[in-house]
Amino acid sequence: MATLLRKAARVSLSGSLLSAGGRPGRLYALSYFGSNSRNSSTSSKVKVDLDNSSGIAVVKFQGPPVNSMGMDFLTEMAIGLDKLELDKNCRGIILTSAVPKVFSAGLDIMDMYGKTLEHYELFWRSVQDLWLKLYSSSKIMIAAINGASPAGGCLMALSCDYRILADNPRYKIGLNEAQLGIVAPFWFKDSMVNTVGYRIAEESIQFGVMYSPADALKIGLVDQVVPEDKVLSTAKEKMEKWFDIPDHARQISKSMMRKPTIDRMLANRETDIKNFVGFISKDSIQKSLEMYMAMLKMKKG
Ligand SMILES: CCCCC/C=C\C/C=C\C=C\CC(=O)SCCNC(=O)CCNC(=O)[C@H](O)C(C)(C)COP(=O)(O)OP(=O)(O)OC[C@H]1O[C@@H](n2cnc3c(N)ncnc32)[C@H](O)[C@@H]1OP(=O)(O)O
Repeated sequence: MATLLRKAARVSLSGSLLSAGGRPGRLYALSYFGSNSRNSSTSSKVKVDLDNSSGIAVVKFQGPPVNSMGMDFLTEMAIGLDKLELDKNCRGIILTSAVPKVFSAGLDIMDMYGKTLEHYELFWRSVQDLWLKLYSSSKIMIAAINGASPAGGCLMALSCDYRILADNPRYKIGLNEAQLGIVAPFWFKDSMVNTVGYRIAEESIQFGVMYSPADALKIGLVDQVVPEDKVLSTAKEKMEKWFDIPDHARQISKSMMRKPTIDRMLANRETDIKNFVGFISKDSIQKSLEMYMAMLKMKKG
């Protein structure tokens, strides 16, 4: 019976939940995925390794020093996710980091500082695009969080179906935007509310709280805390459990849960870009970012 279910589960709905929702999908070349048992692709910031026999793809961030989400990272992630979304051999995706101690430092602050309005617009569209791909993926997404995960790093984890965090008190996670003098946009907030509930999100976002693994587990921001050397293996074990559920049933259930949040973002996408560009280009906000970057550098010296 289990084997039968697994076979049935292999018949997956094509495309992300976005295209399953009736929106036009986009087609991308599948150049690097052949019929070998393992397909790897490495670009400068992201490594994708799909094991065809298990159906698990590991997407590793490899942009030292802190895997910040700049234009290169956003573009490479978008291409990698599009390819995996279209690959029938892939049933689940694990996000993790190849950089010691950091999952992702979130959006690259240098992409939000001292740039043109056109740059801010393009950058924000790319950030939205990545979130849409992650949040609406038809695949099972597990975050194997093996380092610090502030702001955009936390958002990537929140977009997954399951979160495993390494048990190291230095690996804090949260939407800390308020601490930088910026504001978590509504879809960051929605992702947090959908995970931890309204009351906790309200406090968490206003204070920009960064949670220790123990506290993140307590509020449900992560689902499991495990020793650092077990993060990836636990993610793979967990994925096998998710694989027991037939894909079509899981995908439709996922879509049912996430569609209102995705639709809200799509309906407000252009306004959100306008708000971001207007907000980030203000002198006072630019000053806050400058001071924050200086503070990060001072902390080192
Ligand atoms: C009303 C309308 C509202 C509309 C919406 C408006 C606005 C929304 C706007 C934006 C939303 C943004 C979300 C984000 O993601 S903002 C990014 C937030 N990120 C952080 O705060 C993380 C900051 N970094 C850290 O805390 C630490 O670096 C970290 C714990 C990740 C790692 O610590 P470690 O000690 O290992 O490394 P460091 O020495 O601190 O850093 C090394 C190196 O990297 C630089 N750096 C760190 N983070 C970033 C970053 N996010 N972007 C760019 N660069 C970063 C750091 O300055 C060091 O550089 P250098 O000194 O070696 O040159």
